[in-house]
Amino acid sequence: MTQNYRITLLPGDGIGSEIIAVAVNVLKVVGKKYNIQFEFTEALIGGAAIDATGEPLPADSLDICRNSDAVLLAAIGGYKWDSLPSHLRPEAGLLGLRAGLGLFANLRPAKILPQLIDASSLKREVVEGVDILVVRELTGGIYFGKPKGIFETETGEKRGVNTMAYTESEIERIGRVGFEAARKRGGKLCSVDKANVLEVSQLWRDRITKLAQEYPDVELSHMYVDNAAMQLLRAPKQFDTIVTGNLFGDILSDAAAMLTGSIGMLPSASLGASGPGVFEPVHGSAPDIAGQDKANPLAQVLSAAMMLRYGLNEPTPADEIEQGVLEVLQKGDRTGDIMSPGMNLLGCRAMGKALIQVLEAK
Ligand SMILES: NC(=O)c1ccc[n+]([C@@H]2O[C@H](COP(=O)([O-])OP(=O)(O)OC[C@H]3O[C@@H](n4cnc5c(N)ncnc54)[C@H](O)[C@@H]3O)[C@@H](O)[C@H]2O)c1
Ligand SMILES: CC(C)[C@H](C(=O)O)[C@@H](O)C(=O)O
Ligand SMILES: [Mg+2]
Repeated sequence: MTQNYRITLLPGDGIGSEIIAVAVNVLKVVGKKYNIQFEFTEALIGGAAIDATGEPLPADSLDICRNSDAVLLAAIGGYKWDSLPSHLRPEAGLLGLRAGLGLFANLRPAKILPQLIDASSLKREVVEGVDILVVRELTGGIYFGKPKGIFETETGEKRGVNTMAYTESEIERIGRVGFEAARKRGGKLCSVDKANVLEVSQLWRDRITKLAQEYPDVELSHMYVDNAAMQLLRAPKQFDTIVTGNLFGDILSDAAAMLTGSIGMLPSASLGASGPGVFEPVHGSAPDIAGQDKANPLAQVLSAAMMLRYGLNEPTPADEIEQGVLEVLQKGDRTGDIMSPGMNLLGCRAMGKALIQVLEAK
């Protein structure tokens, strides 16, 4: 019997259309093999949506996403829209999508692939075996807290304001995602906060500590975010699963990317309590290399694998895609961001073709 899935594609801006084209081809190839039919619908978000409609997330796009089984997003943003006020920028479209679909949990795995150890910024002995999952809260914290805005003070000076706020229930629901993930992985959860300074972090730490009573099999530790950034680079293997707030998770996941060689390799899954998830690379629209066929499409391809695994409950084709990525790297194929001496330098399209060849041969 053929399985049918409705997938919304959000190419967005910059390298978005280049990398999403590769992921779509990969999905079609594994779909054929496993009797899965994907019905793809493209919608606008980010700068592309601003140019076409004046809004970073047209209501139409959100509706199309809501009515699909999963959403595959590339990236949004670019220099062209940088001077717009924050609520009209491409990034506001992305935040609107996350909030609109209730995607409070963002899973960002950072795993070193043996083939890419030489592409890492750190020494072999430091990164070999690194396998970290950052569980980032995605619909709260300083990204969404109120008041927010640029206000005028009594003296006529401007004052920019954002508010970092979490309720106990928001902390508890992301905490549970962290504990459950740690339980299935290496059994260790590190909660990252800034409880030495911030009240919101004191509440965070308190709530996570209480929740730990329900997970006696998970070893919980706490770390301040500044130390966590340093420890990630000094001794990353001490980490298994990290749970943290929106802003800290954003920053730590980019840092974790460099352990694994390149941000062009890291996928993510954004999930809510129900409804479609959004699957997107950790990286952005890379305007500096857009339109040059230089982007690494593998973070997008691995996001499509996460979509199969977490969004559609299709772990077998997800495994096959991940295995295909390992094999193509094993053959020595590299885009510029993960290039090392003696390897074959490929553009985005050629990397896609090489991967398809590997998958078709399976
Ligand atoms: N999820 C998203 O849509 C998302 C995430 C991060 C940043 N952004 C947006 O993207 C724009 C650019 O932001 P930035 O430059 O800070 O971050 P970025 O991640 O787009 O780029 C940072 C650096 O990494 C490189 N890079 C990123 N992805 C790559 C890939 N797949 N292959 C090869 N190299 C890659 C870029 O060329 C650049 O040098 C901004 O507008 C930002 O807001 C969007
Ligand atoms: C573009 C921006 C809004 C976004 C974030 O900060 O969440 C990005 O950096 C990410 O990591 O997905
Ligand atoms: Mg980020």
